[in-house]
Amino acid sequence: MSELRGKVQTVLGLVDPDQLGRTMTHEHLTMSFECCYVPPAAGDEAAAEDPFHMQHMHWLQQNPYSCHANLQLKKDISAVRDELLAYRKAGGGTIVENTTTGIDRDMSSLRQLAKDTGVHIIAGAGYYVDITHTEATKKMSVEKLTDIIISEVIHGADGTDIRCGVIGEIGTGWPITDSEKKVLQATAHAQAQLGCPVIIHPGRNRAAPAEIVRILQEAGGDISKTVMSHLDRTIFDEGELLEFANLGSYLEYDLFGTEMLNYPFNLEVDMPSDSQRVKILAFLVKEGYEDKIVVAHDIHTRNRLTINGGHGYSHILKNIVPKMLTRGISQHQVDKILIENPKHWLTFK
Ligand SMILES: CC(=O)NCCS(=O)(=O)O
Repeated sequence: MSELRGKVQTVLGLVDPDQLGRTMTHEHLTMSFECCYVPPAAGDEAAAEDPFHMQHMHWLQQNPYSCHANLQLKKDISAVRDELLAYRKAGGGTIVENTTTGIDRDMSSLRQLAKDTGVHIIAGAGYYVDITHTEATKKMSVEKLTDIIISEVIHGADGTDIRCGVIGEIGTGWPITDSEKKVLQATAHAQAQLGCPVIIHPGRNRAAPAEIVRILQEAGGDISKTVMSHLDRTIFDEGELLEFANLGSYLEYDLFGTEMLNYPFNLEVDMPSDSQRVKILAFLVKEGYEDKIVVAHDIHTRNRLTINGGHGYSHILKNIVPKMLTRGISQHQVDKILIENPKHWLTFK
């Protein structure tokens, strides 16, 4: 698409890639995560009913998905606006907003937030995981899904004229369902036509990222312009990580700020701490992947906003970057991770 080539598409229109600055490649500003509610353990009902109090803060941090109110990030839009102003003050320039169909994407609010704060916001096209696909979506052909995704980028999404600048996060579980596979194939077809960036939410299994790359590649996708999200909770073995890295996608560590003992979506997973995440990044840099790393917080619940006692969208800039610099990652490499890599990924080919 010649009009898009060499540009980045934000909710306010096309911008030059050099304007983006420091970029979080995987956040949410307004969404609902009700699809992934996990009932609280017996005895925890009181905390779940009345979560935003000091005495329940630790419970909420450990059980963010067991409280209906906490899953409604869209209720805190005014706090998110304040957080974006703070993000700019902390040196942030751009946020990729990964909310897709199925988890309450709100294009008009994204445009308003961008206008109010000056932060570049890039919206996501496509579909979240199978449990959020409607019966109508499940019945669609790959061609129909491709047309819809392309239209969200070229004309605008959800009945607005506000255009998406990335496809994703495209949701997949494990095993990948038929409907998710069709969406992945449509994503690849749309990417082949548009030359656009793609971002994927893999299932919680170490085999998932490579299987997704295989499906995208077979359907003509461009893996060098694709981000694999959530590697923090997906691949743990260093050898397996290097094997995956070798396939050529961007490697995203995007759960910075999330530290929990029991990860309810897969109890076999030990969610890493932020220190462990920094250690993995240093390992990938040492192995030569500094041009492939991107980072974010993936804020998708209310407890992670500063107004509710959380770390907010500036945590990486304020706390993680200084730690990276003490763990063998140079300022030049930090700039690649925060500025150069997102810029190259987000620029239409
Ligand atoms: C919104 C979203 O998909 N978040 C991912 C949470 S997970 O626990 O890493 O799967």
